[in-house]
Amino acid sequence: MTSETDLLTTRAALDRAARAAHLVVACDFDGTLSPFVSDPETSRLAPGAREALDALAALPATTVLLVSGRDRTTLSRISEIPTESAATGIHLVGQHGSELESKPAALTEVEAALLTEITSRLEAIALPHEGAFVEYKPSSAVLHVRSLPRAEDQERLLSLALEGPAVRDGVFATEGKAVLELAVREASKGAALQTFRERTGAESVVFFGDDVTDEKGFAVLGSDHDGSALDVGIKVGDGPTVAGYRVASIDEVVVSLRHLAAVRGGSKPA
Ligand SMILES: O=P(O)(O)OC[C@H]1O[C@H](O[C@H]2O[C@H](CO)[C@@H](O)[C@H](O)[C@H]2O)[C@H](O)[C@@H](O)[C@@H]1O
Repeated sequence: MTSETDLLTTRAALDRAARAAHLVVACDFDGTLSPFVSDPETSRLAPGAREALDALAALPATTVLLVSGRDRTTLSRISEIPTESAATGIHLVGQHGSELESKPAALTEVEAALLTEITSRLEAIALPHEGAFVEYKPSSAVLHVRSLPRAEDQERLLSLALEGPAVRDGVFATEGKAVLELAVREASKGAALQTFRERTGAESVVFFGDDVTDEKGFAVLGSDHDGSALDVGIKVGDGPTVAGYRVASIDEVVVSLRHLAAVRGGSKPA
């Protein structure tokens, strides 16, 4: 649990960021704007999240993005936000930062063969266990174990993958929440945030995230890390982080986004 002091400190940082000449507001999707569910296809934005994102995107000199581990097509389908940012002002960045507006280069033959190999090794791990399955993405495969009833079985399957296909040369492993993702291309949410910072000339980047993959995003924030003194990294929930600030839940993310929109828009925050 985060304390009331955490929330007040976070709000004060957001109030400072709200004064930036140009502001980038970036949010992770799963676990930050969307509650966890067993079937990743059924994930949706939390109540009020879309309205808060829209309110920010409607403000001048404010760039809004979702930076997700999902591929862009899937992210668009489940978030119900079009891939074309012109319609909404909300940019979708997929595959942990490697998929911006343009499609990434096609996989090389070597990468494609490696992806086929690690995918079938993950399938072999998942197959005997009801509830375990593999999610397929353009440059990665994800072993899901959330639906296994026993925590020790979840751990065992993840360990098998970590000690097996994950250590193959050319494979980039990312441990997530009840998942292990194996990719054939390295990605960084931090690089994506820096791209939008440079593209917009933003004086401040605000980034909300809950998972291990979001740490690369938090790492580029703040004046000590090639960012700006007005940057705000906000970790959602418990767990170690390099983010400077914390909120307790997805609901608090939505409240914080609404607060930021109200302050930046010049109206009194609710
Ligand atoms: O970067 P994110 O937007 O947070 O995406 C990270 C991974 O999220 C998804 O998995 C997580 O959410 C699922 C649906 O709630 C849940 O079943 C799973 O246990 C979570 O780890 C997604 O399926 C992955 O592809 C993303 O990389």
